[in-house]
Amino acid sequence: MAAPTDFTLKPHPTISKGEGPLLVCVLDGFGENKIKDDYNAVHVAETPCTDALRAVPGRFRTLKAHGTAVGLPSDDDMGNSEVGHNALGAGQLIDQGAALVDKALASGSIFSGEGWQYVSPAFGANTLHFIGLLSDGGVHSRTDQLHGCVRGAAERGAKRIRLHILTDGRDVPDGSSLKFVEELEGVLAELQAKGCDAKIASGGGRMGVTMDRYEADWNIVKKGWEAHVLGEAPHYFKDAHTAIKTLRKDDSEKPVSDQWLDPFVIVGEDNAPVGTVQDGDAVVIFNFRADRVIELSKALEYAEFDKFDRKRWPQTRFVGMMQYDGDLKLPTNYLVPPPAISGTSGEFLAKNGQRTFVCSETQKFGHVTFFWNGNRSGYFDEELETYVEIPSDTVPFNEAPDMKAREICEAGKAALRSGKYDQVRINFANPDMVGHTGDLAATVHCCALVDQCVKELLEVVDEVKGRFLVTADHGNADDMAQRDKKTKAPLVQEGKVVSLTSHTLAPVPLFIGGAGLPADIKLRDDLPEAGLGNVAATVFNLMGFEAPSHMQPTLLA
Ligand SMILES: O=C(O)[C@H](O)COP(=O)(O)O
Ligand SMILES: [Mn+2]
Ligand SMILES: [Mn+2]
Repeated sequence: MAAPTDFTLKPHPTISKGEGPLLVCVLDGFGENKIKDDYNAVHVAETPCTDALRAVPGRFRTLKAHGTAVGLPSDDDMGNSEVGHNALGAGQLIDQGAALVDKALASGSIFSGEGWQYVSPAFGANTLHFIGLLSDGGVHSRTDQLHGCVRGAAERGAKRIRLHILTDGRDVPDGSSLKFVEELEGVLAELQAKGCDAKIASGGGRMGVTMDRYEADWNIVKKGWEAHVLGEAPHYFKDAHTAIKTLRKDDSEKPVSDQWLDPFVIVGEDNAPVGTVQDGDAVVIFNFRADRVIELSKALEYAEFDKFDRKRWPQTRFVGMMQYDGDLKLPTNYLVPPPAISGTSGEFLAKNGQRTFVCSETQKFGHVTFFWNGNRSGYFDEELETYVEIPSDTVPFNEAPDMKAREICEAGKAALRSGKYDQVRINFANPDMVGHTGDLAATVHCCALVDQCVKELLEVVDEVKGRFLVTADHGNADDMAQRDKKTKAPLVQEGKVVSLTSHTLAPVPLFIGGAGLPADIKLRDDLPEAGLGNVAATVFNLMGFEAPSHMQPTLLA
């Protein structure tokens, strides 16, 4: 889409601006799943508030939040926070990172672009490193894309390739990391047979190694740096298969999840690391999604860097699969140009003098700011926007499933009452972050808490004669069990239901209302296929404006 040039918002012909503000509330990972059994934590939890909202005629519906409806390559792709918040904030269908990389690989353009030209001088005498999440989850990366890049590099003259792999178990079933390692080893064997020296060099579980986000804990990145770049880790193995088998402790009482494997380094017969990063090497981060690789990108690229002691900062030819931050222009070099997202709702609001309050905790802070604003960091207009980040805990979230929901709720209530804002936008992280742990009881607990927080917020919305729009970005807590593909019955192994840690394909709820919303305003019933991209136009209408014409249609009748 061409960037809009006219940012003037027209008043809506029939819906006037309310007396109070509009609350926009995202319940992260709170899907509306058809399967309503004991493993649907949203269903099991005591949720009197959202239950009551579901029963209001004309003010509840579901929205598509996965697959092509949110710009992902296929309808088998579950939604995720990045694409969800992009769509919610931009009101447009955006071809997302995964789809862009697929296209660049299919056409071969990835191998002729500037990013590739930047890394290829290292192919002859130096090493080409790939660092990223090894799974087919399709949220941050995909193994087929990695295989395509590795094969493409070998065909184009890379003599020595090293892989630094983060194990998943979060966007894919726990325990699947071994399968992805085996597949990768297969590809590497193929290359070795053709004379390319290709090996796995280091790794670790994504939640403790390398893939921190929003600067929640730089120590995670430090551990990754030490393993991938310096070749230092608490564990050394001769091969990745043994590393994962050993670190998972599958036979023990409490096996370790793929998400939390310790960092490890692969060593050769001489016990020296097989693939530290050296001056002159090329480094490719193969994740297409930004949030969890921005910190590593800074460590690789920035001369001035004080987040941890790098000990050694090799001068590399470093590229990202994408440019992860368009404002920071980070990294400078990348393989696939990112989606162009302009004319987002945040920009329109700021350019029309609307005051916004945005709040979440660290784990989702960038979701309601950076992703919401079309992968743009910072403010559109600092005078008009207030962004509040509440620091997240750094423990596994099932151990403290309340997370910062209470604090976010209080901040939201205060902002609604303050009279200082036209839109109050918040995100509750719990159903998603606790859902990813696979801990059913903790997830049920936090769904009830979030429902209670929504109840309190809506009471304040009524008190200030405001309006609300409550929705979610994708499913997660709504299914905590892996299931038989045909019967949908939970899978049982060794007498226990196998937990599901990933997002789901479920649609999400959309609730509107508030004492300030005229009784005749209802949701339309002629857009059964509507998705997250339809929310922004709805938000403009609820704030008394006509939606910009480049946005997906409003959901109001
Ligand atoms: O990064 C993560 O935590 C998961 O891969 C995806 O979760 P999110 O899309 O909800 O952030
Ligand atoms: Mn999310
Ligand atoms: Mn998630």
